[in-house]
Amino acid sequence: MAEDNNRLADASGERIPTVIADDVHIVYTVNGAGGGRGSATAALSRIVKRDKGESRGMRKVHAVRGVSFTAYRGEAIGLIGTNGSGKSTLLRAIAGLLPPAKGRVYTNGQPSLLGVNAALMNELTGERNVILGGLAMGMSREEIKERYEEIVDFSGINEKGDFITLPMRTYSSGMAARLRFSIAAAKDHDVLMIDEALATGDRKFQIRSEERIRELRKHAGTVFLVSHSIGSIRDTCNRVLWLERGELLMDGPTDEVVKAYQKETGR
Ligand SMILES: Nc1ncnc2c1ncn2[C@@H]1O[C@H](COP(=O)(O)OP(=O)(O)OP(=O)(O)O)[C@@H](O)[C@H]1O
Repeated sequence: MAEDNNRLADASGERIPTVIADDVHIVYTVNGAGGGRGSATAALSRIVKRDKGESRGMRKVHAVRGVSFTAYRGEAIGLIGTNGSGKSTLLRAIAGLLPPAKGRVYTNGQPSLLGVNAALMNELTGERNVILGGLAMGMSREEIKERYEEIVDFSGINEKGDFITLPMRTYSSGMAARLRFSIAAAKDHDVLMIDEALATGDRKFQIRSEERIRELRKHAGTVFLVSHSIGSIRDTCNRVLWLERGELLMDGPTDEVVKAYQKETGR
């Protein structure tokens, strides 16, 4: 199925890989997890474990299990799956934020992760954040100056008044998410990863964002989108990876995978 799908990747016919995931496993180590019961045997076994170098209450969560795929330039890839299936974890691994316990992630170009929690400075105004965000993405001051109006217009922050000159902490969560998306979308990315960002804006903003994702694809980047909104996935992605319990259940053209997912989950 992956082979069929790869044909869709690039209109020019040249398929350039941007991300290769090779048998990726991600394991979280959770400190302070509840141990066993309070019986003497459980306590003894905990002491024995500690002697082996494992501390009390430490547990491992195997969040991504042996995921392999190759992403190409010009693709927009949706990640779907039920809650806790490993979508955000996989995205963070592609971004290089989580080291695989086993396997490798190879990326061609700089991956940028745009999550609803992407860091902007709450005490600073929206205006300052546009500048700092642009600089953090490697844009020059000139480029930022040129794109400034466009970023603010895209975000729609100023539609109801002069909010861009107020501190970010005064924004609603939807407004803040829109500004984050607008800043990130101002640059053409090699690999752009979006985690649920579209779900926070209103419908009008979602449509604008989806349009921008299609444009980013045209500029030869690869976009990954994690979303529970099948509508957004359908409108933006040409390929979908379906994860369940950390495993890649299906990888293929959007229609095919979404159909199977809906059949399975009844959504
Ligand atoms: N920081 C963390 N520490 C420990 N376990 C974690 C951590 N983050 C996620 N997990 C676990 O990893 C598994 C996958 O979580 P992940 O957030 O990747 O799923 P998801 O598919 O993005 O879920 P959702 O759709 O609910 O956002 C879950 O079992 C979760 O409990």
